[in-house]
Amino acid sequence: MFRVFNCLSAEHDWRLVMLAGLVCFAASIVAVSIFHRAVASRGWTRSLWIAIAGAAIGYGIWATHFVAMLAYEPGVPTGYGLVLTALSLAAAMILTSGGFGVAVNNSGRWRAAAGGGIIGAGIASMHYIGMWALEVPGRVIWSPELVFISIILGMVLGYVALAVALGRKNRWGTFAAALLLTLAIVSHHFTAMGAVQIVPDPTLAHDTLSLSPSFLAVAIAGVALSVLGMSFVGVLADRRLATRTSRFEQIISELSLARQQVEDSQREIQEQKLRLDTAINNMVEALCMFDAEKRLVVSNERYALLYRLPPELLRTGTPHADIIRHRVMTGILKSDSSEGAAEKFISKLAALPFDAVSSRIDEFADGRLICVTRQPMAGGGWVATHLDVTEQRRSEAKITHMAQHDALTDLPNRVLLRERMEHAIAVTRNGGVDLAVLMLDLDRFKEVNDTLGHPAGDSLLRAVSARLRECVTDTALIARLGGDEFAVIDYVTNPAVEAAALAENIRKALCEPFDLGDHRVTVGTSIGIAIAPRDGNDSDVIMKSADLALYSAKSGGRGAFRFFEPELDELMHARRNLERDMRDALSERQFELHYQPFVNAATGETRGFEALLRWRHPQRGLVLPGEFIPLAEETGLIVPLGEWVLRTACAEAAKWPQEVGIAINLSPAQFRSKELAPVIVGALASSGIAPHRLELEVTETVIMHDSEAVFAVLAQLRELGVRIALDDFGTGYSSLSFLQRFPFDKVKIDRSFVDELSSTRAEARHLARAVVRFAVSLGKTTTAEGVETEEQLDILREEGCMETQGYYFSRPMPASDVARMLRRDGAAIRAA
Ligand SMILES: Nc1nc2c(ncn2[C@@H]2O[C@H](COP(=O)(O)O[C@H]3[C@@H](O)[C@H](n4cnc5c(=O)[nH]c(N)nc54)O[C@@H]3COP(=O)(O)O)[C@@H](O)[C@H]2O)c(=O)[nH]1
Repeated sequence: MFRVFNCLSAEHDWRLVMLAGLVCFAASIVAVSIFHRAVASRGWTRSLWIAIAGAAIGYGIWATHFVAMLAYEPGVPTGYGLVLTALSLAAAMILTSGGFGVAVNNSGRWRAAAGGGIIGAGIASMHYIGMWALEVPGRVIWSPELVFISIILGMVLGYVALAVALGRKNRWGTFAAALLLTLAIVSHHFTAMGAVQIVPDPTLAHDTLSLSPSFLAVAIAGVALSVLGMSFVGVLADRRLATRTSRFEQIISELSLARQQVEDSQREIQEQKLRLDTAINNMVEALCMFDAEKRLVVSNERYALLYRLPPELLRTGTPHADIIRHRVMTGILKSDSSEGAAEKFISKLAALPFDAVSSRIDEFADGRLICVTRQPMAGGGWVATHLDVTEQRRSEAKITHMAQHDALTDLPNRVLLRERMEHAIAVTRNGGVDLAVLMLDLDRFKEVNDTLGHPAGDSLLRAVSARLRECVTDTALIARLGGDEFAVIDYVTNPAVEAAALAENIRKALCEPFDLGDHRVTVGTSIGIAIAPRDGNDSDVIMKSADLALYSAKSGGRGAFRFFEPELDELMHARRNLERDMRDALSERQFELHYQPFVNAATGETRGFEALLRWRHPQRGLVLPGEFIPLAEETGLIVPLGEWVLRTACAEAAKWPQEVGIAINLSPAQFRSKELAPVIVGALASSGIAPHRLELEVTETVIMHDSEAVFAVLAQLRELGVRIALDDFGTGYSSLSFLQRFPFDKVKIDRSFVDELSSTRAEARHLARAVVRFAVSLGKTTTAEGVETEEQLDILREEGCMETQGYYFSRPMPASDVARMLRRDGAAIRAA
């Protein structure tokens, strides 16, 4: 560094050094400004600016070098070779252009370093080729270290200058970059000059073609400054032009942007319109929009199709009235298609409120139902949708019908009955008319269903519905409440007469046989009648009253009708209490069995005992079966109760002598239970009594319910050895046919005939005797029930009756009394 300093201070003229620096700075300012232009330009303009920037700085370096060389006073005369001097200028221009080009065209982070390196190389090339051109009478000695440092200085500072020029393109950036570039050139030059030592040698004189340094320096400086000045002016002009151009370009670009935006929004509007058209044309509803002047604004294809509108009526601005006229007069609507009708319709629509949503149903001539909904629009006018609701309405009507009617008979169901009844009861409140409510259920419907199957049951219910329809007037309503329950309601002015007549008509109609395909069945009906408002003035109360009357009719023997009476309510109450108590009675062991003996008519020997159920009620005392057995049968409690009777009676009989039998009554409900046979077998097995000691008493009623099934069970039990007795013989009309169909072991002549044997009426006496005689003639064991007198016993013996039973011998007694009696009579029994 000392060498460099020494060279500068001792071997250079400071004034010329300053001039060199000035030239260099001017060149740097011009070059950096042009470089910035190059950065802002594109294409060939950029290349041109790069070349000019390179030329400016190349020329600046070259001029600086030679002005600085003028300041150099090596102590010997100097000159420059023409060719090498020119070559140094070319090298400087080309390499610096290259450096600028690399920095501008590259986008990598190393572009400033690469560009700066090349510029440094350009500075060094110019300097050392220029020094090569130096002609002195002496030898030039170089210091390699300083040469190296000079090159590095040029490159590093060149890089920094370029980095600043790229990073800051404003005035201060230009200034700083130019200063750094100047520093790169100047520091390189003077360091490189420090590396030179000229040892005078007069033998090394040069020819006269060399350029004189003073001429060269002045010429260079002058030309350099003027060229650089012109370049600088050019740059400034260009910058201003560029500013204007860029503003113009900006305006153009804003305009084209605006144009683009307009085009985009037009395209968007087009697409929106297309989407809207697609949407409204694909709506399920027909749609139309009218303005405040009632002129068509928009409509969709479905609207045109629905009303078969020609294209001229679909134009925007078509009056609403014209479209309505077309709709009416083409006969699309189910109405008069005259002009007058059209005008009437137009006036009707005009009267619709325009400030609220309105909806109506238009009926088309082809039966379609169109729901038209009008929605007012802000600013007047309306949007209307027209929706085909035919299917929807049909489905709704169907659903409503199904909800209110019975599917099998298509008669109104309980829901509709209740609705109509409420209305009818409201009518009766005005006076002058009453409402008769008839509740009926079919007798023996269950038998038909069970024996012939459900399809037959369904046919029967349909046939019953048809007959009921024939029995009533137009004002009546028939409903099916479920199962075999029906109701009929009708207005009456004289309930006692009209309601009774209606009930009688129905009763008679339903007593007639029904033909169900291959089968002919006879059912019958029981009817309960209540009158509104007398027996209740709301539907629930009146139905309950009719129901109680029906219950009373059924308890009274079926096949009849009964009017509601207030006492029925109390009866029902008592019945409900009885039912509740009976459910507890079995678990609380309140039931007990009494036994009534049946004896050999000839010898008086006890052949066995009939088990008769008793209920020892905690409050009511001993209750007889006639009071609770029908209810137990109705509620199904007879099944567990009957099972208890079977087990208890068999267990009791097991304590008696082997010869003594046990007779047990069976109910129809027990036969409906599949458990009857297993229960009997179980009772026999657990008690250990022989099957032939057990006698099962069945009545006609038991068999009639389902004769085939009952006979099948009885046959099964008879095969086990159990004896089967036909109870209450003579009371039913079908006993004879049953006797033919099943080999009963015993026939029990009903008490009523025995009673008549001692009657004062000869006819009754004869009939009773005839029945007894007939029973005996069947060749089976005959037992006469209800023998109360010796006279009766004598007649029965006379007629050949084998067994007798009745108060004459003994009343039914508790098991403990049976044991005592058997002990007392044991000898007699054994002896017989
Ligand atoms: N399914 C079942 N039914 C049963 C059972 N226990 C009884 N019953 C049925 O109840 C009916 C009434 O029975 P009850 O009140 O016990 O009357 C019986 C006798 O007390 C009565 N009887 C007997 N002798 C006379 C008499 O000389 N005079 C007179 N007035 N009554 C008399 O008859 C009834 C027995 O009749 P029957 O059954 O026809 O032999 C009764 O009909 C039973 O069916 C049971 O456990 N299960």
